[in-house]
Parts: sequence; structure tokens; C-alpha cells
Amino acid sequence: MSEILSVKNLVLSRDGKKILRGVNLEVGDREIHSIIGANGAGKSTLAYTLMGLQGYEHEEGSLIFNGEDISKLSITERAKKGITLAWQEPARFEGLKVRDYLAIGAKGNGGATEEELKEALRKVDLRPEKYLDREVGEALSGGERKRIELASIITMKPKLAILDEPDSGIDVVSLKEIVNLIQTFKENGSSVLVITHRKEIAAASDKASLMCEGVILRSGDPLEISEFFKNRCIPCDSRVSPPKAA
Ligand SMILES: Nc1ncnc2c1ncn2[C@@H]1O[C@H](COP(=O)(O)OP(=O)(O)OP(=O)(O)O)[C@@H](O)[C@H]1O
Repeated sequence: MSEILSVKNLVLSRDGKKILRGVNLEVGDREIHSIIGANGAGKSTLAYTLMGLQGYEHEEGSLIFNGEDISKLSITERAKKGITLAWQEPARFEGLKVRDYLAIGAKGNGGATEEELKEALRKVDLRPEKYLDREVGEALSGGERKRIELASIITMKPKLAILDEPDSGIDVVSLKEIVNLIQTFKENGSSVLVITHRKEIAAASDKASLMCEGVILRSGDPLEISEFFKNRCIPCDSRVSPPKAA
């Protein structure tokens, strides 16, 4: 499997605190790759750094996406190259209708027909006739906005979808739905990097990486990584050094 993303020795500080301390990560083309790790390990920070958010410019290391160094590219330029990030707390876009939000996402991908927009909403279990003309703002619940954000990944078909805890804000019954959606993204040709605390999502991945204290401790088989996390990391109270990889 060729790599869509290759991260080498990525170092980043925020407000003088080193948070990413030399991250190495490879994500394959059309691979579903889970990142698991304790609270505060640096998972969201890694996601923001990959997306290129302001204030998340890395100090050291390299970031190669689809064979190209994207280190100096802005968030918009990275989005144009085919990277998208779905936030833990989905964004509000007051005044922007769901249909326009979905259509904007689809633009870089040749646009979407009305039927494709409707189909994307159905896939996230929202009735198109009820939602297409509503605003992606305060009037929608966090869960509804989350579903709409996931629907936008269907219409967008990005090369790399980064999902930061896609199950947050959606009830547990829907975990299976999320797993199905992640599979849909892959079938659409996307690679998926998913930050998750759920073993069901890790289990549905092709590969997993364990993050601890700002580094990737190990990468490999998702079940093996989940077990390592459960047995070695959850009992570990280290805040200064990761457990030695066995
Ligand atoms: N601006 C900042 N200044 C200082 N420390 C920060 C800043 N932003 C984040 N941190 C710290 O960086 C560490 C990593 O945070 P991050 O949100 O990336 O962790 P995470 O692995 O995503 O955690 P969670 O699973 O709880 O979402 C945390 O200890 C956090 O407190």
C-alpha cells in the first residue's frame, strides 16, 4: 500500500509547552488508520497540525502528503490538496444552509447533484426534506451538525479525512453507523485518520497507532494496539515518560 501521508519527527509547541515531541506516522492510501491514546496525549494537536490550523505550525520534522511537502501550506491550500478535518465539536455556520454547506464541500470534486446531496444526508440518517434548507447554526443540535459534517465528507470525497472523535456528540447506539460511514469514506477513495477512544472504531481500522506523551509509541494491528493500550497505558500514570514498548 503506498503512503498518502508521511509524518517524520514532527515537533510542535503551544505557549512554550512542547506537545508533539517527534511524531512519526505513515498513513496508507485508502487506509483506515486509528489513533488511540490517553487524554492529553496530543491527538487533537496532531490533527490540527496536519490540517495546518493557525498556531499549529511545527518547528521540526516533515509533513509529506501525496508525495508533496505541505509544511508551508495554509489550511485552505491543504484543503484544496484534499485534506479535511471533522472537528470534535462540529462548527456552526450561521446563515449557511445545509445544501450550500454540502455543495461547497463537493466543489473541489466536480460538484454534486441535488440527488447526491440528498443521498449524503440519508447516509447519515437525516431526512433531506427536513434538513436541506436549514442553517448549519444554532438551530441544529451538536449531533445534527456532526451528522451534517460527516455527510459533507461523503460529498467532498477528500483524499484524507481526519476525524477527531467522530462519535462524540452522537449517542452510543450510532457507533455502528459511524463505522459504516468510515467504510463508505474508504469506498469513496478516501484515506481516513480517525482519533478515537472506541475499540469498535479501532477494530474496524486497517491499522492503528498509539499516541503517548506527544509521540507515536507503536503502530500496527488495531487489536494488538488496543490491547496494549488497555493493558499498559490505562494503568500507567506516567506524565513524563511513555511505558517501554514491549
Ligand atoms: N495552548 C496550549 N498551551 C499549553 N498546553 C496546551 C495547549 N493546547 C493544548 N495543550 C496541552 O497539550 C496536551 C495535548 O492536548 P490534546 O488536546 O492534543 O490531547 P488529546 O490527546 O487530543 O486529548 P483528549 O483525548 O482529551 O482529546 C494537553 O496536555 C493539553 O493540555
